[in-house]
Amino acid sequence: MLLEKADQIKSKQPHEFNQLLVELEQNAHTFTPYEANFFKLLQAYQIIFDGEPASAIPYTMAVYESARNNDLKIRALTVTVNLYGVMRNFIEGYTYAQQLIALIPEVSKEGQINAYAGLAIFYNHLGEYELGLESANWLIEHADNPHTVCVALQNKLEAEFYLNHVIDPGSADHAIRYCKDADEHLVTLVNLVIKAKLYYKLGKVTDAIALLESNKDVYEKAYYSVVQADYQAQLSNLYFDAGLYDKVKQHAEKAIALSSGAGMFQPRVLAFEVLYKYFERIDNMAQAHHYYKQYSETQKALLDETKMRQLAIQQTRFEAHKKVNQIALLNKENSLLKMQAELAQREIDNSRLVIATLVLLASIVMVWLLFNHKLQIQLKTQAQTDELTGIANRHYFTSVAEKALSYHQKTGQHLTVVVFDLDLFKTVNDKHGHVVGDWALQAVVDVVKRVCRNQDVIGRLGGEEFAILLPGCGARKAHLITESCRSAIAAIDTAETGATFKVTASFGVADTKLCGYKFQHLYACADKAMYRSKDEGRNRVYVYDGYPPESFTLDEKFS
Ligand SMILES: Nc1nc2c(ncn2[C@@H]2O[C@H](COP(=O)(O)OP(=O)(O)OP(=O)(O)O)[C@@H](O)[C@H]2O)c(=O)[nH]1
Repeated sequence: MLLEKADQIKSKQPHEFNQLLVELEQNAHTFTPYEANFFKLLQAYQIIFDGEPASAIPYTMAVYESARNNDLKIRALTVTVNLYGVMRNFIEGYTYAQQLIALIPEVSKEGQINAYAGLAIFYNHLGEYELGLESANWLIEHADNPHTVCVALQNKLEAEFYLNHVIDPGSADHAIRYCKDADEHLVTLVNLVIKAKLYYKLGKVTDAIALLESNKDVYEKAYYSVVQADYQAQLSNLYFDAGLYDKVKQHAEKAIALSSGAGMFQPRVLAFEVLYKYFERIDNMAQAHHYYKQYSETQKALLDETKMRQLAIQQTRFEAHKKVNQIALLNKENSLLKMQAELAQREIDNSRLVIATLVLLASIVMVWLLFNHKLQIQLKTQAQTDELTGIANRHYFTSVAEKALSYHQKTGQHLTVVVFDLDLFKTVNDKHGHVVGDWALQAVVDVVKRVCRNQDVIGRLGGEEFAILLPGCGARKAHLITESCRSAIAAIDTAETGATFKVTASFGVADTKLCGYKFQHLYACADKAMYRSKDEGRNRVYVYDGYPPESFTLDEKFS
């Protein structure tokens, strides 16, 4: 196929290549999209060989953007990167180099080899010789097609030359021979120029001149102005150093003519420098001044370009550094997130602990409150009840009685108070002891409780004296209840104490109808009636029936 053939011979047989392109152009209307892109890429090469790298870029970019075939795409991108390198537009070149690197995993081995060849060339143009050397070594290991191996060897030599890894001009021989054998004239010329520079470094100017002059055929076939300009500039400089001034001017002028394209400052600077020194030497000061001016302007442009290159290198390193930093930052963020998650978990744990503690505290408080409540009730009960018999003590009985009296007064109901006192109780104590006496007190309360109604309140007023509050109860009904109490007490069987004795009590009953709703008065009436019972022979009930109490002597007791 013509396209492939043109591709193969493009750098080795420039004339045939140009002819093939003319032929291809005539058939362009029959091309498939792939073939059209392939053809466009070959046109780009043709433009490059004509020394117009900038004009080739729209072609390579069009192929890169429209080609569906990744191998073709990466070739177009590789050429684009190298074009920017040649034009010293390193920042653009760097941007596309990144895209190129990203595309490498998606292309065939052939495509990868193309990409690494492009990168080796670009890195060397950029001045990143370590990276250039790395790419070249990768290529030497993986590539087997002579063109690529030749490119790899040349870039390895160039990188090593600028890295000062080689000083011996013989180091270039392998690359020169290999590329010559592969008919790669252009690349061979680059290697030859490097070898000449190595001779020059060693002061072997004659050897350098001999080398370049003896390879004029290679120069002629190279057909690439960038390299040819370098060849001519080197030669003019060598002739000047060798004192062969008649040769200087022609080579320098050739170099200047060949390096008129964008960005080819290096051979121009050298050529102008040689020319101004040459005219100075032959005392043509006007020409010397003219070329010195050119030299300094080109030198300044070269410096600017170097600055740009440095900037691109810095950017390259900065981007790489940024990536590393971004990864580090991500890692940091990750560990920060991890820490935050751990902290959040700890906070949850702490919250749980706090909640658990609070629940525990609340439980303790609840238990304490309950306990306290029970205690309060217990204390209250203790304060209200008589320890021996469990009934209301005098104080509590009085307060309950007062409240009941107030209520009954409001509702117009009657209420009766019964007071009773055990008869001759001292004798029981004296005869049977206090324990038996206590038993008797409890037994009395038990039987009275059994007789009384639920709503009645029994209280121990002190010693062996008791009282009963009978709400809603008039004197008559109260009398009946009291009588039942009396007979129940009198019926107490004391056998279980081991002693036999009689327990009786004397009762006094008084109701509100006759004595009013003031407790002191009511109590005094009942007390009078009780004393009457005592006076009349004990073990009996007297209802207060109107005899006025002489005095409420117990007032103070209940106030
Ligand atoms: N066992 C016992 N005896 C008590 C208690 N409180 C008072 N007494 C006794 O009750 C007795 C009351 O005696 P007195 O006031 O002389 O009256 P009495 O012997 O019952 O005679 P009259 O009231 O006149 O029938 C005293 O011996 C007190 O010690 C008590 O809680 N337990």
